Amino acid sequence: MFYPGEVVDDRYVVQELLGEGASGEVYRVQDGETGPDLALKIQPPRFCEDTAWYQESSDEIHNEVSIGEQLRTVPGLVRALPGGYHAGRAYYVMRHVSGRDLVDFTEREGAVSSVRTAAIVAQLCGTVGELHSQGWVHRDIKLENTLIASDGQVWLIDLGSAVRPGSEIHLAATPGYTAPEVVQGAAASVASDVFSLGCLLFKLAIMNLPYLNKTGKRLTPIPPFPDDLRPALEALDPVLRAVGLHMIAWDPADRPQSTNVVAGELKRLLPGPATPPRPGREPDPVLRYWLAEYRNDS
Ligand SMILES: Nc1ncnc2c1ncn2[C@@H]1O[C@H](COP(=O)(O)OP(=O)(O)OP(=O)(O)O)[C@@H](O)[C@H]1O
Repeated sequence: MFYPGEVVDDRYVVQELLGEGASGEVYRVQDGETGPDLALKIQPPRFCEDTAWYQESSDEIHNEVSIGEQLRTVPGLVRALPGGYHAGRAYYVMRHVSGRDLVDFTEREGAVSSVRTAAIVAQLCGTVGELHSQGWVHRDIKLENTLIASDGQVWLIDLGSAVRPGSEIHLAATPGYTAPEVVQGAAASVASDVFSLGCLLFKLAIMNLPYLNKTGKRLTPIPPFPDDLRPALEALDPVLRAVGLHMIAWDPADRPQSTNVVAGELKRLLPGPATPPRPGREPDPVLRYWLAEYRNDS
């Protein structure tokens, strides 16, 4: 672990640890003495790992840079930029999102209102939809991989699991967010990303995943949400509830065919250009950001 003030690869001055995950440590760094803040992701230090595992983890870092290079034009996507090695550990740098991830967001604020949830998921739909139209699936959409900047923009991170739809790679996947067909061995697809996004929607709005991590290896469908979560589900705005349930349909053929369809439904819940501002009430940053974008779109 690096301490503030340490310099990575003779260039990046460490400011703070932002997070740690399975594939590495993420720091806020400054590029040189006066450069901008960036986030730097570096593979874990080597202890007794075998050489093959360590090489794989380094390859993952390089793979993310290569995918990031191909996805330069996707709005709302934090992509890896070329880095290098520090003491034998591979690293890359990326835009630093000044804000918080959705885990932190929900831990501090609790369940998110239906309108705010719709604004967050609608922004994600734009990013994920563009990723899909450029021929990729993300495969690891979850609260931990979503950041909200202080200006209300929502950013998707971590392209480490991204693949071309239909690729025969069946690993990765976070329990509870992974579509049942993928757990059972099918290739990831647009529909499996839509499923994960639906799980994220419910995790935001009722603080629980619909199938509570129980999709693994089940061949027959199970109903979402145990009885004790029904009241929370019923309390949601009906539009949000209906879209969410559509997204997490067990059979991929029953889900919305694209994130555009999802965004179109969610817009019904969101303020539009004609919505009068509520006197004396400053909209929260996510809604404000949404409104600014929506106005630009129309
Ligand atoms: N660009 C960034 N700006 C600000 N914070 C970031 C950024 N990238 C990552 N973080 C923070 O670091 C945490 C870990 O990042 P990331 O998900 O990339 O690690 P990981 O090792 O791939 O995790 P896992 O593989 O376990 O999902 C994130 O949840 C987030 O809080």
